[in-house]
Amino acid sequence: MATRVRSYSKINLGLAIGPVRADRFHGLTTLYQTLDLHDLVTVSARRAAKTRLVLTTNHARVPVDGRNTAWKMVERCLERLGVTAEVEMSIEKNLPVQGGMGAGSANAAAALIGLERELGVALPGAARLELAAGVGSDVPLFLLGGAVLGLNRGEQVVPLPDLPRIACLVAVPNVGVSTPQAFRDWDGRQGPGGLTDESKADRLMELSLAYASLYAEPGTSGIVRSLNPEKKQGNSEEIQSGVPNGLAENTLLSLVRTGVENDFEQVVFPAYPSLRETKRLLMGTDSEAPALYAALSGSGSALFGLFRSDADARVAQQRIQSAATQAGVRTFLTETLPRAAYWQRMFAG
Ligand SMILES: C[C@@](CO)(OP(=O)(O)O)[C@H](O)COP(=O)(O)OP(=O)(O)OC[C@H]1O[C@@H](n2ccc(N)nc2=O)[C@H](O)[C@@H]1O
Ligand SMILES: Nc1ncnc2c1ncn2[C@@H]1O[C@H](COP(=O)(O)OP(=O)(O)O)[C@@H](O)[C@H]1O
Repeated sequence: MATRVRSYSKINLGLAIGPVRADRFHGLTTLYQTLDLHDLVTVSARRAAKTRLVLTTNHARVPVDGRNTAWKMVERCLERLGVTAEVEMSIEKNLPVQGGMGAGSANAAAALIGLERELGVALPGAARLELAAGVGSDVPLFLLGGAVLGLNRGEQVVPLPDLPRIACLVAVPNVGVSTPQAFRDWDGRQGPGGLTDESKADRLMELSLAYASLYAEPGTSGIVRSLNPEKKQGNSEEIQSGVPNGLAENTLLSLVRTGVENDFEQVVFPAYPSLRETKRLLMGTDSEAPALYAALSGSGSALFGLFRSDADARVAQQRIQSAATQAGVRTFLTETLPRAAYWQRMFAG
C-alpha cells in the first residue's frame, strides 16, 4: 500500500542576508514557521534488484526527473541505505511553484518520510538532516516543523519552542521569483543602502540573538506577559471562532519589536512593485482589521499577514480580492502549524 504524506509549507517570519561565503552561498539568519497549507506526496516502494524511480505530478512546472527535489532525495537516501528499490511517487501540487513557501523543499522531506515508511527503515536523525541539506537549504527545516531557527545558508536548523498558533493569510501574486536571481540582485545593490560584509555579519548575529531572546523566561524581559501554562501552546479553536488570541498577539508583537524583517523585500519589491502594494493591503490600517505583521516570505513571491483572529484575516482577504491592482493574486486563509500538530497530521492515511 502507498504512503500519503502531507507536505506542509513554511513562511520566513524574518530573514537577514549576510556575506557571500566561500561556497558562493549567502550566510542567512532566518526564522522559519511551518503553515497548515500542504501538497500531497504519495510514495510506494518495494525492494528490487535494480533501482527504478517513476514520478508523476498534476503541475506542469514541476519536473518529473532528476531535477525534482523529491527524486533527488529518494535517490540519495537509497544510496545511503545501500538499498535498491522500485519507487513510484506522485506529487499533488496545491502550493505555488517558486512561491517562497518552500513547497519543493517540503516535497523532498515528505518523499524521505514516505520512503522510510514504505521500506520499514529509518536513517539516523543526523544523517537525515545531512541528506536534506544536500538537496536544498530549505529542506532540513521540514524534518523539524514548527518554529525553526535557520543559520549558515539556512540549512543548519535549530528547533525553537513553538510560537502560539496564529491566523494567517497568504497572498500569492501571479509571478514566480527565482531565488538565485533574488540573491544576485541583492549582491548587485550599490550605493548608501548597501551594507559592508562586516556589518552584514553583525546583523546575522544580532538577529540570532533577537530571535533567541523571544524565549526568555516570561516576565523577565517585560515583553511576554506572564501566562497561564495551560494556554502556552495557543488554541486553534480560539482562532477559528474569531476570538482574538492574546498570547499569539503578544508573542508576535515581541517579535516585531525585535526589528524582524525580510531583507529580500529590498530587492524584490523594486523588481515587482505590485508586491509592495499586496503587503500594504495585508497590513491594512488601524480601523480595518490590520495585520499584526506582514512580510514577503523567503525570496517571494508569496506574502503573508498574521492576524489577531480568523475574522480579521477574512477582512484582509476581502481587501485584496476587491483591489483593482491585485488581479491574479490568489489568497489562502490558514494558520501557523506548531511542531506537534505538524507531525500528528503528517500522514494522510
Ligand atoms: C532563501 C530561501 C529562504 O527560505 O528562499 P526561498 O526559496 O524559500 O524563497 C531559501 O533558503 C532557499 O532555499 P532553497 O530553495 O532550498 O535553496 P537552494 O536550492 O539551496 O539554493 C538555490 C540557490 O539560491 C542561492 N542561495 C541559496 C541559499 C543561500 N543561503 N544562499 C544562496 O546564495 C544559490 O544561488 C543557490 O544555488
Ligand atoms: N518537487 C518540486 N516542486 C516544485 N518545484 C520543484 C520541485 N522540484 C524541483 N522544482 C523546481 O524548483 C523551483 C522552485 O521550487 P519551489 O520550492 O516551488 O520554490 P520556493 O523555494 O520559492 O518555494 C521550480 O522552478 C521547479 O522547477
